[in-house]
Amino acid sequence: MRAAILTLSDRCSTGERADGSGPALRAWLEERGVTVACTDVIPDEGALISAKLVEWADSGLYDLILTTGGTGVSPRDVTPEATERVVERLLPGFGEVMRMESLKKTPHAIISRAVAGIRKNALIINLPGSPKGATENIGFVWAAVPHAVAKLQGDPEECGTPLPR
Ligand SMILES: Nc1nc2c(c(=O)[nH]1)N[C@H]1C(S)=C(S)[C@@H](COP(=O)(O)OP(=O)(O)OC[C@H]3O[C@@H](n4cnc5c(N)ncnc54)[C@H](O)[C@@H]3O)O[C@H]1N2
Ligand SMILES: O=P(O)(O)OP(=O)(O)O
Repeated sequence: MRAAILTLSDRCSTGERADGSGPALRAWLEERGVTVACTDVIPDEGALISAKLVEWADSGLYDLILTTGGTGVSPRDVTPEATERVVERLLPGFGEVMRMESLKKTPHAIISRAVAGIRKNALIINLPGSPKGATENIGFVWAAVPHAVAKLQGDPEECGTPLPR
């Protein structure tokens, strides 16, 4: 699996704050054997975010695109809207599970509006901005990611487990 990581943060994009979340996600993925082929840090600007997601998804180079940051309710948090504009199909289960599991960690989890979806052959998943929030959330949905990536790339295998006789 080849992944790309997009950090959305005004402060990190200007260098005012070091990006902790992109590198934390890279380490998390690499520990699981995923190649992180590309990373970028851009400000919380909807048009820039959508354009980058389109560029990466349409390149065919990445199976998985993770975003971190901008999922909450601050005035400049626009990652979910920018993602919804460019995905062809939404995967609501990812956001549902991330919020449900994250609530066990912090009541603030309900604030994240993260979405996930598919564009071309890429699975795009929004994650919260903090390194802790980002890595916790990818952990909550990871069990489904390799199967989702295989299916969206046309894996013809039947995935129903036969019932025991
Ligand atoms: N499982 C968890 N889920 C959530 C957590 C959590 O800790 N565990 N945090 C919750 C909180 S709090 C919020 S608010 C929401 C939404 O988060 P956002 O996506 O809007 O995050 P931001 O406002 O962009 O960032 C929050 C905070 O994190 C620090 N930060 C942000 N970006 C970076 C970065 N690239 N490197 C280092 N630190 C970063 C900074 O202090 C920001 O103020 O999510 C909940 N879900
Ligand atoms: O990283 P920013 O500057 O976009 O702000 P924050 O993550 O604190 O919302």
